[in-house]
Order: sequence, then structure tokens, then C-alpha cells
Amino acid sequence: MADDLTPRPAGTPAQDGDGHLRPRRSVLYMPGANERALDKARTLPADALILDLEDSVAPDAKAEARERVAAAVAAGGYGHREVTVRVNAPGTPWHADDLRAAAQAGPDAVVVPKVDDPRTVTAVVEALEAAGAPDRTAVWAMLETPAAIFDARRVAAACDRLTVLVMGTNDLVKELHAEHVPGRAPLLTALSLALLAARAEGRVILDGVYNDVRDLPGFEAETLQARRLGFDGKTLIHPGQIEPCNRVFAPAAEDVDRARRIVAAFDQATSQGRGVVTVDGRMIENLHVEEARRLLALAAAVEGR
Ligand SMILES: CC(C)(COP(=O)(O)OP(=O)(O)OC[C@H]1O[C@@H](n2cnc3c(N)ncnc32)[C@H](O)[C@@H]1OP(=O)(O)O)[C@@H](O)C(=O)NCCC(=O)NCCSC(=O)C[C@H](O)C(=O)O
Ligand SMILES: [Mg+2]
Repeated sequence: MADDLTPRPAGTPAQDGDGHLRPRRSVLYMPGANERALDKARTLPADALILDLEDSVAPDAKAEARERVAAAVAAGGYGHREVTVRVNAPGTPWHADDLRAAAQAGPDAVVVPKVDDPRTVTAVVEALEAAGAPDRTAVWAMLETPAAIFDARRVAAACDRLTVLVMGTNDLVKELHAEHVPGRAPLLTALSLALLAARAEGRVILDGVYNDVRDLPGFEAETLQARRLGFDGKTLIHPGQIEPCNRVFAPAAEDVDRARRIVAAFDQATSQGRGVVTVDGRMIENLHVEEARRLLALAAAVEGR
């Protein structure tokens, strides 16, 4: 019940269970049947990878793709990149086999598409545990149906293994009978509800994909919108989208400089018994200092890449 949900303290950053703020600016999908893409991903500057068994793999190629993906995860060589596997949706003929294979391969996370409610998440976690998935394998839930948006907070709170919410904006547009338009007006309610759910439960949240791989100005505009809305990163479909995405989601040098000055000015103010100060003519209170510290932590994590 939503009434049972306990909100996290305001300002708590979405971070992993170990307390680290992990950059997930750029998260690249690749078809699980495409050996070349799976190889190439080992050298691409994406923060995370989604080896896909769902929509990018034809029904006849599902079994082969499952083997390829499991072998790629087992072989490793992806360095700092988080490696995840997107299984086919619950209710499809491939779902159970995909979960078993993923559990044995032990990726950083299993990405579950078409999650409609929290029971879907708990069922996936039970299946993964029964198949021997290591503790380190998290679950990422895709929100891509109207039902998921209405239940987003309960999905986000389903269990501790669930660490990341991923928007499926193509499916959402399809389900809503909407259209892909610049500015994404038809999706803003769903994007905002999902974000509210993620923040209320302290989860990371990733924006959906931009389909036109040749339209980099359009991609960059949508990525900036995602950052301004509050997303932690964006899912991608092409290597050419990685660099602009990393750039947009990394704190800019002038923002890092301002954050440092905010922290220093506030520390000095509090040592003199004051709780408010101005920096560059703007009022700074404790909440702005928390924002500044979060930005500095993200900048340090990005620098660590
Ligand atoms: C979109 C593509 C089909 C475009 O393919 P193509 O025209 O062949 O691309 P390029 O010729 O420009 O490729 C250049 C090189 O880059 C490699 N490449 C391309 N894409 C990827 C990738 N995603 N990961 C790794 N490497 C990639 C090519 O192999 C070329 O390499 P080289 O030969 O060495 O030069 C294609 O980009 C693609 O398949 N993208 C991923 C599609 C996908 O995974 N779709 C499913 C996820 S999106 C989704 O499901 C959304 C969600 O569920 C929702 O509802 O919204
Ligand atoms: Mg989808």
C-alpha cells in the first residue's frame, strides 16, 4: 500500500547500497545477437551497457542471443562499465530461460522490461535467487506502460535488489497512442511521475532512448531536458550518442567551481553562527549546500572514470 511507504529524507542522493554515487550518464543498449557490438562495447566510453535479449532480437534468434550474451558476460573485459542483461518480458516464452541464463552469468544487473507492478519485480528476484544469482546482481525495472506509471512508487519500493528505474519511452508512446515530438509534451506527465517515484524511494532513474541516430542536435536537446528534469542518465542506442550524453550529464567546470565556493562560503558562515549567506548575489541555505555537495560527489565520481 502506498500509505506504508516511508519517504527517504529530503535531499538524500540516489546511490548504490554501498553508499557510492556511481555515474550512469550513458547506458548503451546493444542487440544480444550482434557479436560485433558486444565486442565493440568493451572499448566504448559508456558508463553502463544493456545487452539486449528483448526487442532488438528476432524470435528465431532468441536462443542464440541468450548464449552469446551469457558468454560475453562470463568473458568480461568490460572494465569500469556496468554490464546488464535485458531479459524478455514476463509472460513471454523466453522469460524464464533468460532469467536462468542471466542468473548463472552474474551480470551487474538484470533489466526487466514491461514491469507493471511490484509483484513482477519480486517474482523476478525470487526466480533469480532460485537460479543462484550472485548477491551483486541487481534488478533494474523498466517503466513503459500506463499501469507502471500509476504504480511507479510501489515498483520503486518493491525490494532492495531493485536499484534503477529505466524509462521505456518507445513503448509508452505506443501505449498512449501519442507521438514522438520535440520537447516530449505527451510524455512529461509520465516522466515526472516516474522521477517522483524514484526520488521518493532513493532509486537511480534513466531516461528513454532517442531513435534518430543521425540527429545529434535533437539528441542533445532531449538529453539536456532529461538532465534538467532530474534524470541521472539516458539510455542510448548508438555509440555516436555516448560522448554528447556524457558531456551533458557531467557537471560543468563552472558549476563545480560554484559548488566549491558555496560549500566554502557556507562553512565560513556557520562558523560565525549564521545559517544563510550569498554567493554571486544569490541566497545560499543548507539545502543549496546539500545540492552543491551532491554535484561535487558526482564530479569526483566522473573524474574517477
Ligand atoms: C540503430 C542501429 C540499428 C544502427 O545500426 P547501423 O546503421 O549499423 O549503425 P552504424 O553503421 O552507424 O554503426 C557504426 C558502428 O557502431 C557499431 N554499433 C552500432 N550500434 C551499436 C550499439 N548499440 N552498440 C555497440 N556497437 C554499435 C556498429 O557495429 C558499427 O561498428 P563497426 O562495424 O566497427 O564500424 C544500431 O545502432 C543498433 O542496433 N542499436 C541498438 C538497438 C537496440 O538495442 N534496440 C533495443 C533497445 S531500445 C528499446 O528497446 C527501447 C525501450 O524498450 C522503449 O520502449 O523505449
Ligand atoms: Mg520497450
